[in-house]
Amino acid sequence: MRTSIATVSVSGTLDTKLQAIAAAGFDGVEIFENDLIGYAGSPREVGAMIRDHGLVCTLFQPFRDFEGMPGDLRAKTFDRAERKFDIMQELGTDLVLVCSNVSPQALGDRQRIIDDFSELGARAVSRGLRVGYEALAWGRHIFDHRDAWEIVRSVDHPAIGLILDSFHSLARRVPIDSIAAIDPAKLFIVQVADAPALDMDYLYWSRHFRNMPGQGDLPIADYVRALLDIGYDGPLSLEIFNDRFRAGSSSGVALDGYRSLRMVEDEARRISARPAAIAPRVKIDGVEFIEFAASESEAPVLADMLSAMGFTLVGRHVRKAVTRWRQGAINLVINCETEGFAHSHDIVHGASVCALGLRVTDVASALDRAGALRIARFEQAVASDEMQIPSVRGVGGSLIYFIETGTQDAVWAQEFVPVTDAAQADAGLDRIDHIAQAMGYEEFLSWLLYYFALFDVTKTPQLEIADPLGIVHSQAVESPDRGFRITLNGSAAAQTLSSRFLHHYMGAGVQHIAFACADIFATRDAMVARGLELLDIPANYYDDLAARFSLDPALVTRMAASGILYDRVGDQEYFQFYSRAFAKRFFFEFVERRGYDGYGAGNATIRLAAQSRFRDDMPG
Ligand SMILES: O=C(O)c1ccc(O)c(O)c1
Ligand SMILES: [Mg+2]
Repeated sequence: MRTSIATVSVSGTLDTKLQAIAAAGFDGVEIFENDLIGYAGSPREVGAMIRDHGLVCTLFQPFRDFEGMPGDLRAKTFDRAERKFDIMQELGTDLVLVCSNVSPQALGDRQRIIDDFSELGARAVSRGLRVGYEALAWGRHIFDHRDAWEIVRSVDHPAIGLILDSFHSLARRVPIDSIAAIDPAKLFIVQVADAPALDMDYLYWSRHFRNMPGQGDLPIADYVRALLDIGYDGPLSLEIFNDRFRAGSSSGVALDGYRSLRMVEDEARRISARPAAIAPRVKIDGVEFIEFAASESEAPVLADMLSAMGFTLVGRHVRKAVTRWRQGAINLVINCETEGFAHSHDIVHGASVCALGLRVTDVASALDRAGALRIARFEQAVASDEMQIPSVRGVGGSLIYFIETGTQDAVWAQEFVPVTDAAQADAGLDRIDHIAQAMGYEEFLSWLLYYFALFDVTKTPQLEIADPLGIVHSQAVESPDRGFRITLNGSAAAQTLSSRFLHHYMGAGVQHIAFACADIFATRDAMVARGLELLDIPANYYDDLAARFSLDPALVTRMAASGILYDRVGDQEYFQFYSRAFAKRFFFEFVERRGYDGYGAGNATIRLAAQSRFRDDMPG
């Protein structure tokens, strides 16, 4: 399907918007009237600029409060329409959007509305123009696309058609199957927008919280499926009003928009058993390794911390200053090279996670999908006998490596010389449970889309977690078997842990890694015995815990003595404890799941309060 986007969806002035939209790969652009009015160039110049960028102007919008105006307001409304038609001709577009009237003066009389559109159709056709009618969810009389379609059908004029907007339809829960009744020849354009499920006034919800398909909770793919089913072949045009996007990067938001359209069209084709548009979502079989970049001075400190956590040095890279640490099914890599990607990462951030290695079923297909979604590949020079493990860019410029499932042992064997001495007893860690990333509030939805569009994952609902100094938004993406779980964390408040991380770390990245074990008390004791420093949890927490869950007092006492946190849903239990942070940059979490599928969100507030004691400007 052809792609289009409304100028209101991205930040900047009209010229920078057009540039970002063209660079992202869109075929067309809707000119939002305010962007034109505020621009210091004539509509003719804007039209030329659009075409110079290789774009088509798909729509001029909106024309408000048109139909059903009483008395002499009616004549004025038609005069206004003629002025819009002048602008359209200068811009070089033949389509204008009339959104349903919200004026308290508007008459709801059907025949009047039909007559108004018949006259507008006659005026438009004489100038070679077309008019599309959109039902706003908060329209005074017309707020359901089925009613707008009935009016368009009754007007029965070649210059009068319908415009659908997924937000208005889906916010009001208008059944998607109602699209089947629409004649595709009279569906002039379709606008798409997703949104989080919020119980909110339609207008406020629409103007501030819309987001890209895949970032919200509306069934956009099924909506697009219904469009394919009626044979609609016009553009899919994003129209996103979102406070964060207005504050974000125009090129980043435009690229996300393009990505979201590619993803949603593909998904719609799959659910309707049509040939796929792009390679399928990447199935993740697990996290094969996590790689840390570290300088020569920080690497031994990190190695000591891993040792205290029960990891053993099991391999050294055949020629590089890279070591492999192992425990259970977990592989950690410390990269101390003094050139190349990891080194650059270390220079910017200090010792921290620079890459994730994921086992996937089909690497070629994964790279195809990443390419179709315009996710950047990464390659660096390797020696002639060294493997080039394919990778793409991820959060904060980090990398995601793809390793074909089944080849991982061969990769380790080829790249690493085993270290066999000095194996210590482990601390009972089995596997990576989840990886938490911190990111700017404005980029949160971008990374959510990145994971959701590229991988076979589902999203959990977004949570708001109270840090002592502000709210942190948190949401997880999870593979079906939970072998891959990432939590995304972003905060608009400057002093939350999440925001301090960004500032201190110079960008987005891995803030903590959680490892799973089968006996949390044994694991905790083993780590403490080896000198791992843990985060202290206040006694008040345990008093409250005992009251909330009516737990065995002996268990509560034991948890309190160990700094272990607890959560329960039904009879599913979760135990967790935390390390102190490494160089205030990242920390580790250790969890035992007894059937529990969440992240102990209620405990995050306690953890953030405990960690805030170690803020730079706080004593201790
Ligand atoms: O919020 C609005 O007014 C508005 C205007 C034009 C549209 O296409 C729309 O969906 C909403
Ligand atoms: Mg709209």
